[in-house]
Amino acid sequence: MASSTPYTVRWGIMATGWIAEVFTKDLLADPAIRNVHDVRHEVVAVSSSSSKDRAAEFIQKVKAPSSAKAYGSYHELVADPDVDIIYVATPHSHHFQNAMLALEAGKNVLCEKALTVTASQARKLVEMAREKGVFFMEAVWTRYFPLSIQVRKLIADGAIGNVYRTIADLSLGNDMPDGKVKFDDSHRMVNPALAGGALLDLGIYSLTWVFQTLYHVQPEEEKEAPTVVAAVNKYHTGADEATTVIVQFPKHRSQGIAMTSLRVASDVDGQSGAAIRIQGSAGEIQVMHPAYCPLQYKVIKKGGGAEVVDCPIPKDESGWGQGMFWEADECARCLRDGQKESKGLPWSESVVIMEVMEEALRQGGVVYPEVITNDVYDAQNPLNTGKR
Ligand SMILES: NC(=O)C1=CN([C@@H]2O[C@H](COP(=O)(O)OP(=O)(O)OC[C@H]3O[C@@H](n4cnc5c(N)ncnc54)[C@H](OP(=O)(O)O)[C@@H]3O)[C@@H](O)[C@H]2O)C=CC1
Ligand SMILES: O=C1OC[C@@H](O)[C@H](O)[C@H]1O
Repeated sequence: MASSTPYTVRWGIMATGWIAEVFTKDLLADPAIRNVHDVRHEVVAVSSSSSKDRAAEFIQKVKAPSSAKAYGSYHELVADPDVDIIYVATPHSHHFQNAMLALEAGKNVLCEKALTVTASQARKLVEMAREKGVFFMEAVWTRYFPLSIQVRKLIADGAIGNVYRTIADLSLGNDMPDGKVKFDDSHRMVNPALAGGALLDLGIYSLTWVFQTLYHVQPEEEKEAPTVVAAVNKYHTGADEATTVIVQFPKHRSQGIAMTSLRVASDVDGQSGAAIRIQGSAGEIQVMHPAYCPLQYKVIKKGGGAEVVDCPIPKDESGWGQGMFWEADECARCLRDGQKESKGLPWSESVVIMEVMEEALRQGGVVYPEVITNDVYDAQNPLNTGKR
């Protein structure tokens, strides 16, 4: 008989920026608001590479329990025996070194997207997770939205027949009249030193939809790595500002078109319709913008008939709730059940998506600095020590 006591996971938060705050507040939201009763989350430690004070301020700001420990280094966090799993919330440039630091210490890890800068780095993280026997997952929160799960099931159940093509766009319209985009050149969105660029930051969600619908749904033995053709416009910093990737899965005769741009918008007026079109032999599923946290989809049957389905994000009494809690629940269930990888985003799929992005950026001539592309782990690397 299932236990009525929820399984508790004790989280350690690595870094104190924007997404660390959003994710941690979601961790602290009552699971009952989303009708979850089998798992729960505690925030037991926060670390900042900037200072211990910054970590302490973060704990206060997110209203974590005052018992949560504040650390002024990532090293201290990974050494804390009270931490079950570490959420890595640094820029993508840092993910390889930071996730490796935690894995090497024997910690379970949820690492923000994009998982790494190169495919080789991703493979090495997977190898380390396997060697250490710990749980490891890329934090593509979209995959754990009830909407995504429903869409994957509709496809698997044949609701739109054979899926032959998916077109997905995530573009946030950051163009400025002076020819730049709205981010400073030093911002992680466009700064090559932080692995900036549209593809690794936003295009990964367009690819997520392509992969969820054309790859993930295939039986294991039929999954195939796609061929890749990319068009890339570079920003003056050297990062990509607009990238379109065409992937082809030859055995399945299916094609995916993943688009992203820092200049134009997927949904310029809030009424632009579908950002994602999943096209099958018997109909089409359309998913509305934004691709990272869509709230509505539409199933259109060939020959007539359409159903619109709303999937709102539950909020607590203060109005908080961003939908990141679902990926946290997935981590908790995997830990409880002894699973080292999530079925929603297996290691092999994160790696193949990294391979696609790496190839697209190679074709576009985007080159990131060696310090963030090398795949040699070093606990004392400045990306781990914060000595910038
Ligand atoms: N899932 C989602 O919806 C989202 C995911 N993300 C992903 O999360 C990651 C972080 O993004 P975001 O929170 O917006 O970034 P921020 O710049 O807001 O925060 C990053 C944090 O990383 C730490 N850090 C360590 N070294 C550096 C460095 N050299 N430069 C900047 N920060 C550094 C800092 O924390 P400290 O000083 O405390 O160590 C900093 O606050 C990215 O990989 C991004 O793709 C971002 C937004 C949304
Ligand atoms: O992951 C993300 O999703 C939301 C976007 O606003 C953000 O830039 C990106 O990092």
